[in-house]
Amino acid sequence: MIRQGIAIVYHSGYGHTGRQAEAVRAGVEEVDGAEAIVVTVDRVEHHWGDLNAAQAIIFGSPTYMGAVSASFKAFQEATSQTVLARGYLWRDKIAAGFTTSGSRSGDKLSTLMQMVIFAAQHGMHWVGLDLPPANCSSTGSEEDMNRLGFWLGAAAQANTDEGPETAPPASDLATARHLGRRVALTALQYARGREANPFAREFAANE
Ligand SMILES: Cc1cc2nc3c(=O)[nH]c(=O)nc-3n(C[C@H](O)[C@H](O)[C@H](O)COP(=O)(O)O)c2cc1C
Repeated sequence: MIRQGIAIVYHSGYGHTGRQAEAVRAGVEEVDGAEAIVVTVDRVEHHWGDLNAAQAIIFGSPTYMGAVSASFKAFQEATSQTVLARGYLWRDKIAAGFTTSGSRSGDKLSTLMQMVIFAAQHGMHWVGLDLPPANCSSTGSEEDMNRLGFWLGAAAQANTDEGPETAPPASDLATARHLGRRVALTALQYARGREANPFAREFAANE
């Protein structure tokens, strides 16, 4: 069986995005043949090899001032030297992302878009969220998965007066779990396609 490493690399200042990262990990681990590797950006210097070896990398950051956090941005900038300059090492990996903020919108879309551009700069393939519209009708509720209505990635909202033991709520964690499972399934599908496709093998041999 092909085993696929799915790396989750994230920053969390106060633990809320960390809860989301754990939910993403749980979703990855639901898929036979997928293994999750969770790395925080402050320890990334010990894990470049794990990220380079992964089939997929899922990025996570809180939304601070309508953008990724400074710590996450420092990680992004470090990849210019450690990944791009060493031979475009993340080209053709699967990518996805998640973010938490205090407000329901909180300008999280900006954070996810920064991650999409970052993935594109690395030649990665972005995977969004395949959940239908939720919490947008008289029968919808805050308990719905994707209650915040994002599709570029998994979004969560954490009340600013609650710690990570109670925020974000279960619906947002279920959304994050769904993303982890989806990325793991996509990575497996991609790996099997590459195995089966002689042109893909030829392409890999020429890299
Ligand atoms: C410096 C700073 C900037 C923030 N900016 C935003 C923001 O732009 N939008 C928002 O909704 N919440 C904002 N927040 C709230 C955080 O997104 C929220 O507390 C989140 O849960 C923090 O995640 P963490 O615990 O993983 O760090 C900000 C918090 C901080 C500390």
